[in-house]
Amino acid sequence: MTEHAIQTYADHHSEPEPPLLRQLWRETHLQLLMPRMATGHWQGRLLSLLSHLIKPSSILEIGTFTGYATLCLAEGLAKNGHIHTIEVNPERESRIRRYVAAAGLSSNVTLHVGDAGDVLAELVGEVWDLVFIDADKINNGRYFELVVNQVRPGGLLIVDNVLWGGKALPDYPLKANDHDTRAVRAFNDHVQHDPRVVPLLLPVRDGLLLLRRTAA
Ligand SMILES: C[S@@+](CC[C@H](N)C(=O)[O-])C[C@H]1O[C@@H](n2cnc3c(N)ncnc32)[C@H](O)[C@@H]1O
Repeated sequence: MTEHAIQTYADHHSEPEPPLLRQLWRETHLQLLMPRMATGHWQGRLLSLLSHLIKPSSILEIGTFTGYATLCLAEGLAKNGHIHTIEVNPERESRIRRYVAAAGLSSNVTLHVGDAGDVLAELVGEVWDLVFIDADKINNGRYFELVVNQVRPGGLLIVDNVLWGGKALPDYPLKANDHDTRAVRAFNDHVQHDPRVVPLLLPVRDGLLLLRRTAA
């Protein structure tokens, strides 16, 4: 059985994709370059489930793209809960705001248009229940360091694309200038030994790393 067939079976035996997300997925594929960056049906349902379990009051997302994961994560928000999401590309702003409004979430979502490093410096007073790191992979370690001490004990950090198309595996032959893959590998290795988090790497889609925040 192929990986594709298994994923299709899993899609068909999971909660159906909500209509607004299906519309966003279709629009993303029709109108944007690299539509595969969007989270998509199955992983979106996983993010929704995790959010429902945590019932977060405060969520941080680094890397919004079209807002697909933003809407999925928002499904589990506590009453009056809030998401801060950061996107560096201003061309994405109007679409994100349109879909956040269509989901009835305008008062629950703050979209920051800017570089994540700059925006995170403005959010140092926040305490996060749930963090989703999904921007420029070369900065996974930097973003982790910037936010990990603001995640409450028992909170969850999720990092996407940690398998990086299989290139994260040590046997994969790397080109000399492949700095992204080196950064992904270094980050994945680092968190194995960081006492502030307990890691679980889910080998689904492009790899989703769950990091439970300890009290350390
Ligand atoms: C993989 S996509 C995010 C997908 C989205 N989280 C989802 O699951 O649907 C990565 C996004 O991060 C944005 N990005 C890249 N570098 C960034 C930076 N330094 N600061 C903020 N956003 C950045 C990109 O423009 C892109 O839209």
